[in-house]
Amino acid sequence: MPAEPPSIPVTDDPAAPVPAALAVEDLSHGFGKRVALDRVSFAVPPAGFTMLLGLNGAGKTTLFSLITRLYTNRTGAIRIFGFDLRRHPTRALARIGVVFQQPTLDLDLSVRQNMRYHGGLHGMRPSDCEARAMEELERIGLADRADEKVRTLSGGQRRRVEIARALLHRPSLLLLDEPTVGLDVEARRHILHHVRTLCREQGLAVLWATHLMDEAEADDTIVVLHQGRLHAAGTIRSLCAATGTATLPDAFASLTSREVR
Ligand SMILES: Nc1ncnc2c1ncn2[C@@H]1O[C@H](COP(=O)(O)OP(=O)(O)OP(=O)(O)O)[C@@H](O)[C@H]1O
Repeated sequence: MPAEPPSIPVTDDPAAPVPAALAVEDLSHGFGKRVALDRVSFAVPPAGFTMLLGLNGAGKTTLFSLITRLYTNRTGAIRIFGFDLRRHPTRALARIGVVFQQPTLDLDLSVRQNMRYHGGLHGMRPSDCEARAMEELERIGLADRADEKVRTLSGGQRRRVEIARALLHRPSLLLLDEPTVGLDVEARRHILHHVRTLCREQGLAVLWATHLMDEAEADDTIVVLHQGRLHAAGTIRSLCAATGTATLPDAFASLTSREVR
């Protein structure tokens, strides 16, 4: 029998003047008899970097599908900056930008066309969309590729376009599902650095799902999801203190009763 993980409080602060960017409360989801999420609760602070840490099959993508309304939650609640996703879906969804695990760009359209299409879905005027697209492409170092077909870009560049596109409508919460998987070290570093800079300089709230623990930093809120259950949430320091360990991989191993790899 694996040991019960130590009880660590979730990070939603009811006294906070600004609602959490994302509050997930008692959320469950299954596929037939398979339970993918089991009564999960946690909160993402209104600004800053939150890492959703979990191995394959933890339930990260299922959670993202519920937050983005690809699936409808039948139990529990999801609130985005205080807006209940079931009661106020339009207002809630307008505040989030999403980079899904699987690439969703049209390879045969140019970068600019992909951005324009996405802006249209958000109801943006073409002139606003154009200006915002160039602003975000500039920021992420791809303005000079705006008129090239996505097919001609590297994997890392395509990911950067997806991040620029997710920010077009100025969301306050950015969700990224395993955004660096399959990329080389340099591309990973570039994307992580860019998103962390956005957090710091634009006050963006980020939920970054990954199994790569070396992407975590000291001030991050780490949410540990394992086999559909929330095992802990807090900074690396608090997770280490609660488990009597010295590193995040050791804390994760202790919390999930797994060997460190
Ligand atoms: N459409 C589906 N039908 C049936 N089972 C599913 C479906 N999607 C996910 N699952 C199951 O739900 C559980 C959680 O999967 P999920 O994809 O959410 O995990 P994950 O943390 O995103 O993993 P990965 O990092 O491998 O993508 C797994 O057991 C998975 O097999």
